[in-house]
Formats: sequence, C-alpha cells, structure tokens
Amino acid sequence: MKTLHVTAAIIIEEGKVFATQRGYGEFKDGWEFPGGKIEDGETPEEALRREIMEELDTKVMVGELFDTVEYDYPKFHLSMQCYLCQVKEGDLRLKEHENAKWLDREHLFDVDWLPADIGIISHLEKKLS
Ligand SMILES: Nc1nc2c([nH]c(=O)n2[C@H]2C[C@H](O)[C@@H](COP(=O)(O)OP(=O)(O)OP(=O)(O)O)O2)c(=O)[nH]1
Repeated sequence: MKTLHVTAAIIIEEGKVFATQRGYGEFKDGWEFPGGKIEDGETPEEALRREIMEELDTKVMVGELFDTVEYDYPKFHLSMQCYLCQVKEGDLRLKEHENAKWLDREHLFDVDWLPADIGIISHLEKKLS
C-alpha cells in the first residue's frame, strides 16, 4: 500500500484549536487540521509553511512536533506529522476550505473529524485547559 506523507498545523489560541472543513475531493466536508502532502526535497516544516500560505494566506511559525499519526485508509497509509504552530502574519483566510471553527476542549468532538484524526483529538483534549 502506498504511504502519503502529510504535515498538519495545530494552531491554538486562547485555549481553542483551529479546525478546517475540507472543500473538495474524496474527504469533502470532513474536518481536519490544515496542511497537506510533503513534496520531494521539502522538510515537513517547509511543507507546512507552504501549505498554510496556499490554503490560508497566512505565515506561521512551526513549533514542536505534537504527534505523528499512522493510519490505514482503505487505499493508502497516512503518515501525518502534526506540529504546534503560531500565526505570524495573516488572518487565516479560507482559500480552499469551506468552513473553519475555533474549538475549545468542550467542543472538540462537535465536528466530524477525518477518521485518522480521532486519536490526536483525544491527545489534544488533554493539552487544552
Ligand atoms: N491536511 C490534513 N490532511 C489530513 C488530515 N487527516 C487526514 O486523514 N488527512 C488526509 C486527507 C488527505 O488524504 C491527505 C492530505 O492530503 P491533501 O489532499 O490535503 O494534500 P495537498 O494539500 O497536498 O493536496 P492536493 O494538492 O493533492 O489537493 O491526508 C488532517 O488533519 N489534515
């Protein structure tokens, strides 16, 4: 099975995490952390800065690795590195996603997360106060 190498941003402000809803493709309408595939020659951090600029018109500072997700979808294996990020410049404008929400601990499970993300949401629950 092929492996997709993906990197995603966990942006937390005032106890809330930024979640986005996919606007197209196989997983349309599912909720996720913004990010995308790592291209050849990129570090995960470089890929993440590029993806967040493409998707949200925003510069982020990529901080520590929060979690790595390994998940088998029917058609591929997902290996996803999720980094804590901070907004440096920009206002998280949705260019590709159809919706976004800031979720606090009590509302983390209110949206329909992509299947691979469930484990990390439980991990996040512990982090958000
Ligand atoms: N960005 C992101 N992708 C996720 C998450 N959870 C999850 O299963 N995925 C999956 C969905 C996709 O199959 C894959 C990410 O690929 P993508 O399609 O967003 O990557 P990309 O931006 O490079 O896409 P594209 O240019 O091919 O449209 O990872 C998540 O939280 N964030």
